[in-house]
Amino acid sequence: MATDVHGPLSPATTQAVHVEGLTRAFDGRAVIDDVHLDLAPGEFVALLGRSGCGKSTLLRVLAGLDRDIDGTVLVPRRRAVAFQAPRLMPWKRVWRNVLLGLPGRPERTLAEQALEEVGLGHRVNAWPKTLSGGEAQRVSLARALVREPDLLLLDEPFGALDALTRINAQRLVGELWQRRGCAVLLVTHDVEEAVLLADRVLVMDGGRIAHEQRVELDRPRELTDPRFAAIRADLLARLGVTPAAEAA
Ligand SMILES: Nc1ncnc2c1ncn2[C@@H]1O[C@H](COP(=O)(O)OP(=O)(O)OP(=O)(O)O)[C@@H](O)[C@H]1O
Repeated sequence: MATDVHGPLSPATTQAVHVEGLTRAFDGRAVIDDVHLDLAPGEFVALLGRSGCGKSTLLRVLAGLDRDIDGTVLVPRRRAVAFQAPRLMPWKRVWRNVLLGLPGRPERTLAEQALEEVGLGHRVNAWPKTLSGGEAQRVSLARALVREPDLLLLDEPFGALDALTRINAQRLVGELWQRRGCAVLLVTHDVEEAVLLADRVLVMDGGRIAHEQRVELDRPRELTDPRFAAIRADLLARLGVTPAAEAA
């Protein structure tokens, strides 16, 4: 499935993402430092780490937005990104925003279907300024889905949402992922979100993947499950968050 976006051609791979010896430096400082990473098709991986550890840089490289790298990066041609800010064009109606950047002259029905899928079938003709924060973020998701990605890259997509809207958006992403079966890489600061959604949680530190945790709990996952709490506590400890600091 994976095709080469940069670096030398490699043999065909069955992975959705294959990264080997990836290094990205800014001003002589390696922000991503010899990272190796594979995602299986349909796998949901969450990427945690302190601010500045290189998460967004890694995501941008996988998206093909940053190609100034050393190493090999293989990703599917069909990939889509959603960022923390929905990045909608205010002068285009919602459905046109969903189709933005697609090649050719895509049918409006494509946008309608994607908007339906994220629960916004009734806002197809709306202007972006009339959307709530949660709705705008769902439009951004629809814009990703309309590309029928094999790999969905999400950079803190719920970071700016209030708690309740965030829970709904998390649930939606979980459902979309199960329905679509695409691989997902989710960058997040939220340990609970990572454990709730992912098959595997990676902790980045200093540009490297410092820890990997498989989450083998049935879905939907319960925050009250002691196994959930144990994984969460372990990840928080690895991030250097003590219970007292968390409560503060
Ligand atoms: N274009 C750039 N030029 C110079 N330095 C950069 C550039 N982009 C990122 N960096 C630096 O690379 C490091 C990693 O940044 P990155 O945005 O990947 O971190 P992050 O883990 O996503 O952080 P956060 O959680 O705060 O979003 C930071 O020190 C940042 O200042």
